[in-house]
Amino acid sequence: MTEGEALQFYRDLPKVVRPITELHAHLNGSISTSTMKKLMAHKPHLDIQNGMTMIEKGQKRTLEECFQMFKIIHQITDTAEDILLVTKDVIKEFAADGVKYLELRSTPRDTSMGLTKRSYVETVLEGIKQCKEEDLDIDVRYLLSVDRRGGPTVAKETVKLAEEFYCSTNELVLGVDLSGDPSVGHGKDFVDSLSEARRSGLKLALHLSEIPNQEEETELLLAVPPDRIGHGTFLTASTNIVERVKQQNIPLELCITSNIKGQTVSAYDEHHFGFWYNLGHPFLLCTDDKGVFATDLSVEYEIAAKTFNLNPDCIWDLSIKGIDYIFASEGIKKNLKEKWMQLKPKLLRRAL
Ligand SMILES: CC(C)=CCNc1ncnc2c1ncn2[C@@H]1O[C@H](COP(=O)(O)O)[C@@H](O)[C@H]1O
Ligand SMILES: [Zn+2]
Repeated sequence: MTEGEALQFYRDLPKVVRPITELHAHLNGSISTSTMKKLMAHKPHLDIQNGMTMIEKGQKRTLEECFQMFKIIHQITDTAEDILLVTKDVIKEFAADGVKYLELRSTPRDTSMGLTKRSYVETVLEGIKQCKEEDLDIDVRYLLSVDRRGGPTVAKETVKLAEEFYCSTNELVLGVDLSGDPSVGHGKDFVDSLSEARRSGLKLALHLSEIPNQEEETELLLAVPPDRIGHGTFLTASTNIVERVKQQNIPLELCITSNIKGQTVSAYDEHHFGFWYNLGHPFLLCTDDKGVFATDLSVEYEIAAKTFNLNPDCIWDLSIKGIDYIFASEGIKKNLKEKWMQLKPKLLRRAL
């Protein structure tokens, strides 16, 4: 293959070997430019431009600047109509990218426009329900996010809501996510609430070691323990922690573009994807915030394929293994695997 042909091959790869599961997507970080335009049409007084809610190709920001963007986005999505629109659009966009199973996460919020944490959750669930009624070929679940900024009291409240909806929604609400600015607060404040969530049967997806020097916090949270780890960018700084993650066999959610644009990883080939891939440890590729970071899940697969020289079979394996790490039941996993296996000959033939 010439270099030009190889480039074309990788460029075509995600279109033929498509991702199937997206398990790390923050709702308000996943808003596309076109949805943002619809929202802004109703809020001209906010005077917010594109660059304030999205990081274009080739650009980077500090972590602090990124978290500032979420504050701006939250001003734009403060009514039930906004949250309904955003939920439906984000689901449709993931479906168009080939995703068949999506775990969306979002922080229940009280707003000055009348949303309460409870009605926020109900609105996200309504968006999921409406998409189902439209017969989109995608199964969507909801994880309630605990924002570190809210501290232990809000965390407790969020876990209570999650428990309630876990019981009443027939597995639409499946778990709890710990996220928010990693430099704010300490993980110890959330251990009680997260342990309580786990006792109730909720699954846990925790952002861990997203920034350096959080070994103490990471050890505490690994003891809860999480069912999946978000990012884990600096886990590799401690051999003890790596051993523990390996021993506990906890899958990692890796978000390459997010880490590059947020500058916690300096180059694609330095991404910790390489470390965990070589170990054969379970992980899957995710977008984190496809709106803010201007990416798609198929783009993330393409970046991984190019950077780490993965052939279509490797990409296929990565994609199908992701099904093992979903929070829904074994029956759902089995159905997804069957669906994916049926597509395999067709997709791989087109890739080669
Ligand atoms: C800044 C940066 C590089 C972000 C990538 N990594 C992240 N780390 C931790 N929390 C996050 C990240 N991306 C989004 N979030 C959380 O998701 C929220 C937005 O989605 P939502 O309102 O929960 O629907 C943010 O306010 C934040 O609490
Ligand atoms: Zn995240």
